[in-house]
Amino acid sequence: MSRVNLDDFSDLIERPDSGTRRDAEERRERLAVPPGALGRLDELGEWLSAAQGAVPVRPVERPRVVLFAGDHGVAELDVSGRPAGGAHALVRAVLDGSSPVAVLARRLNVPVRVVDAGLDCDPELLPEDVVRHRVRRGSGRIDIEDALTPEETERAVRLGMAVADEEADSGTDLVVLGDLSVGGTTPASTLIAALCGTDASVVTGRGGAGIDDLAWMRKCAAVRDALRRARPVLGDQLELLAAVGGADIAATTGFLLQAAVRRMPVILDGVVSAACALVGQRAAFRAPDWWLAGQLSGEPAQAKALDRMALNPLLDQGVTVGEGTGALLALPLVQAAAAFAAELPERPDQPEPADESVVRDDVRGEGGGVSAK
Ligand SMILES: O=C(O)c1ccc[n+]([C@@H]2O[C@H](COP(=O)([O-])O)[C@@H](O)[C@H]2O)c1
Ligand SMILES: Cc1cc2nc[nH]c2cc1C
Repeated sequence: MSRVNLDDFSDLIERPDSGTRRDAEERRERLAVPPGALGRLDELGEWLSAAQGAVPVRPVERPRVVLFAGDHGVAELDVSGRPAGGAHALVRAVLDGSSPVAVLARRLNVPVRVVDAGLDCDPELLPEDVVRHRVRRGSGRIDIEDALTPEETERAVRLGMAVADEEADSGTDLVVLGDLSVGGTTPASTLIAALCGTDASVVTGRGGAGIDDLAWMRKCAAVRDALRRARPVLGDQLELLAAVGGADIAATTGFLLQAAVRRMPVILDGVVSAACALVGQRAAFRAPDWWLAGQLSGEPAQAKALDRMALNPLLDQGVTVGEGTGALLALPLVQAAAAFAAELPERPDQPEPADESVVRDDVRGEGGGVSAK
């Protein structure tokens, strides 16, 4: 099997179709609803149109939540607020329908797929179709060691690519992307700080379970130490993912890049998907054109990464629970934008057709309709 080189994605990823985008804009200009009256939903509909290469835009009918799951060795440092190695419990709650994303997905009638990239639990605890892709049991403690070996990194990226291909092949028309982990915000913050050239204290947030000040300081120190390990490999995205990423993070990055190759639009969730997207942008600068930022979560690193990619989040709800929840909250907006763009009627032609009897009836108020008698 040939080696994965993330830089190859640069040639494989095209921009969404600019001609289609112009056609969509022209169609919008012909609608009876005045320009600007639909706010940002106009550009959202036009973006989707360009991604689909279709005017009028097609409804989003087969969306799917895709979640990559993993445990992170840094959680041993007590930087998470959740027990190290405990991400399988989060996965269980998604599968049994009791987690936030599961509740919302049920309401919106969107299927959820969970892929174990690197959980640290006995595989027997979870269904075979979830665990069968696992690359390794937990990722390394990035403050002192690599998260993954080069081979594991490549396997994880390929796993993500394969999942993107499966989704595209099975007709998924939009992916709501998320992650499930314990400790994942530490490598995500490290990747973002490394790629944006900032300090640990600038990117480090309170994570998923809301850590106290002492835990925040431990997390800052872990990001600082991991950043030292990241800097020498900044020029090579695979080495960077191996040094300070993780199995779920490498898989998510592979997924995002291959989704862009397959022209499948993706809504990003919080800081972890933003970090993977930023790595993806380094490999292929056009890739972010295929992504939407669902929600501003409040993690400082996420805001920084989205800014770098010029992605403007649709919502600002401060949801930090992860697991794709913030992205899924934004799906109805995307669906609304698509419905407006496709279903609102065009203005009647201006000027009025030269049917003088109709005009005169209207003037006399005898043409039916609503004119005053
Ligand atoms: O959406 C976010 O920005 C976000 C912020 C903090 C935490 N999370 C979620 O919380 C989990 C990891 O948090 P932590 O504190 O263990 O690193 C993982 O499942 C993330 O998706 C998500
Ligand atoms: C307008 C717009 C531009 C984008 N660029 C990348 N993702 C995007 C999403 C939207 C909605």
